[in-house]
Amino acid sequence: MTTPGPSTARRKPPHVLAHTPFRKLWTAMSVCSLGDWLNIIALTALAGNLTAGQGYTTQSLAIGGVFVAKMLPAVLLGPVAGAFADRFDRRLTMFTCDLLRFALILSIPLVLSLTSVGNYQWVIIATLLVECVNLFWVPAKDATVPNLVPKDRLESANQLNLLVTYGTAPVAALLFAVLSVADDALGRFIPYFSGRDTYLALFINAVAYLVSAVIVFTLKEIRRVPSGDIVISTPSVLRQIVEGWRFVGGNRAIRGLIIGMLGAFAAGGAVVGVAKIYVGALGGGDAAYGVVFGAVFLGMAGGMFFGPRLLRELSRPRLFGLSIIVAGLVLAAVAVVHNLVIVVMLTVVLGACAGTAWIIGYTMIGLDVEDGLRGRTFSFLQSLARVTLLLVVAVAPTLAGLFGRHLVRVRGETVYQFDGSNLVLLVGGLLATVVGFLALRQMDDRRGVPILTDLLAAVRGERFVPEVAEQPRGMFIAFEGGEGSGKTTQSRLLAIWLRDQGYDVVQTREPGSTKVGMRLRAILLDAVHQGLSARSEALLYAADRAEHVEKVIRPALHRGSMVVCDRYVDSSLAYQGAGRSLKKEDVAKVNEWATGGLVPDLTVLIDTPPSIGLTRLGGAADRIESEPLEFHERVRREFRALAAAHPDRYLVVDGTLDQRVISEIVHDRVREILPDPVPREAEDATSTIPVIHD
Ligand SMILES: Nc1ncnc2c1ncn2[C@@H]1O[C@H](COP(=O)(O)OP(=O)(O)OP(=O)(O)O)[C@@H](O)[C@H]1O
Ligand SMILES: Cc1cn([C@H]2C[C@H](O)[C@@H](COP(=O)(O)O)O2)c(=O)[nH]c1=O
Repeated sequence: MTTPGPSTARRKPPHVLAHTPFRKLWTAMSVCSLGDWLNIIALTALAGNLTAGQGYTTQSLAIGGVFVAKMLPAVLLGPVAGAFADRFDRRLTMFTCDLLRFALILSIPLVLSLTSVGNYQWVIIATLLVECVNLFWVPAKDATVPNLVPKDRLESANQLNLLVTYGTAPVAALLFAVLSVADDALGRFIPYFSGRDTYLALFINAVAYLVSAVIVFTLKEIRRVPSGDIVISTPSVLRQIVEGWRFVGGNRAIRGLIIGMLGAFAAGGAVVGVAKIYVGALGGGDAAYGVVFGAVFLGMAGGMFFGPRLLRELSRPRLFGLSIIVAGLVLAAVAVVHNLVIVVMLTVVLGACAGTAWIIGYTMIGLDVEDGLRGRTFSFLQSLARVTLLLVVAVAPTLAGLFGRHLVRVRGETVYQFDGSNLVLLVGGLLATVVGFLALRQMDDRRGVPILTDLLAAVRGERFVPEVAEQPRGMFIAFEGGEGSGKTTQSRLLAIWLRDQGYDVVQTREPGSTKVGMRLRAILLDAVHQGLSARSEALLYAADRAEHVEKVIRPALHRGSMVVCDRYVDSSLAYQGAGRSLKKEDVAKVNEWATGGLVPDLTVLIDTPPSIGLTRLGGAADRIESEPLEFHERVRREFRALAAAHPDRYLVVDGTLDQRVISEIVHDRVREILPDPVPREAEDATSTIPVIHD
């Protein structure tokens, strides 16, 4: 039989930015986003400058006021604006909003230079109005994106949107720092700018909105919502939180994730909230404020990108918890160090830890939470994050202001200064550390393995596996998944492919691949044994596995063979742990003992919804197949959670795809870990050689 070679003529779809209307909208979004960040930094700096002579407390409260004005409209009016975006002409909405934002921002420096009283009040009023306008612009833009890109490019479009939403923050911070210096220089030539720090930044902020207005005006492709569309009202932020907690709160692992992510978010928020007064106390001006602000976001971007790539061998929940703990400790260090350069460096580290925790948490939720609940979990998280941020940025400077400034004197000489911003950062740091420990305790998937041993092994690029007697030479690949997911089909196809490539392959399965195992399989799966206790069931599967590892798998690995196994330890964790509700740690311990700690080099999870997998099976249902759907749903969730915890050792494939597509995805991943793989191109050329497949 001949293996038809994989199609080499697969065309890559064009990049999402190749779609002109989307590229235009994305440019408008980038400019606006830059303007938004510039706006936050400039207005908080301006509030601080306007109240500079009125004491530490007043200055802190004034900065807190700007943050509150920026956050409050979103919390109170968000859902109303969302509904508006679905009813009205989106292009007109965005265009009008851009013009209004331009006029409002421009009004701030103009009003300030024309009048001398009520300046701060106008800053707050204009900020509130700009934020109200933003509430209409953002949903109109979000609703427009899916109309401008093909469906299969929507994910890339959303990633690009996310990139400019947060990626422009460090750019804006840097720009602000440069503009603050330019403002001073400009003042020497144009008297208007003299002593008017931050005005230049506000003018540029206003122009950014004007540029966006022009781009949006030319974007004729932005559609109105079709008149027959049903408008679904968005629930309020508080309602989303209350409802979200109902299903998220019951899941220990997700609870740990959410607590940790909010801790990381709050740590970053605390720095942003008090940065202006903190930097001021260290003798820094507006430029230094911009640098500290940018350092948080630069670190975050770095953490999101590099964090998950570092310490690849460390379990994801452990890396998540540790990142938050380190973020907390660094924040506490920022609180007590009085050196601007060191503070900036520590702030980058802080941002990196927060970014790492955030991206790992987000990925784990994406993989852990089942499809039907994922949207609600994300919106719950975002709502809670927004409220947390509002509270932190508003409360942090307020608390700092109330605590005031304290000097430690020895014999009349000031030796240390500890003021409100130091206190807030210290408390925030210690709280984040505690939150990190709590998250780690809730989520730890390697109980019993000392965290330091694990960490040191990961630093060396190894994975710490307890009780391994000798190092096997072959390669061990396990297939996991629910009933009818397609594991047997795929493990068979992989074994054939590996043999084609010249490897010695042992294809095996659990339970029932040894003499004793065959008897155990009969006991375990025969529907007659209905009353079997959950613990006996777990022990019988473990017994089958102990026999299998000792008699089949280890000897094959020592011969240098490729072992392809249909089900392994994860099946016990999912079926007996989650399905039968036994303690996962107990099932893990028994199996670690049974296998001597043998872990597959790669586990391929064929992820198929039970509602589909169960209908694929023919013949009478065995003892486990005949469990109710809810049992199989729990099993699926656990498989996905296990994979999410170690993305480097797992490949998760959608089991509803075509068999051939799945096997190509599996081949691509296996090729990465093979000691001496045949390159894909060479394989395409040789695949016409007749080979025997069974
Ligand atoms: N990707 C797929 N799409 C549609 N049908 C599939 C796919 N993969 C396998 N099947 C079919 O589904 C049935 C079950 O497949 P398979 O035996 O490989 O699943 P399994 O996960 O090993 O099931 P179980 O472990 O419950 O025995 C078979 O008839 C197979 O041909
Ligand atoms: C290894 C293992 C298996 N099971 C269950 C899962 C299935 O229902 C059967 C195995 O049969 P199949 O041919 O793979 O469908 O046993 C389990 O509950 N625990 C385990 O450890």
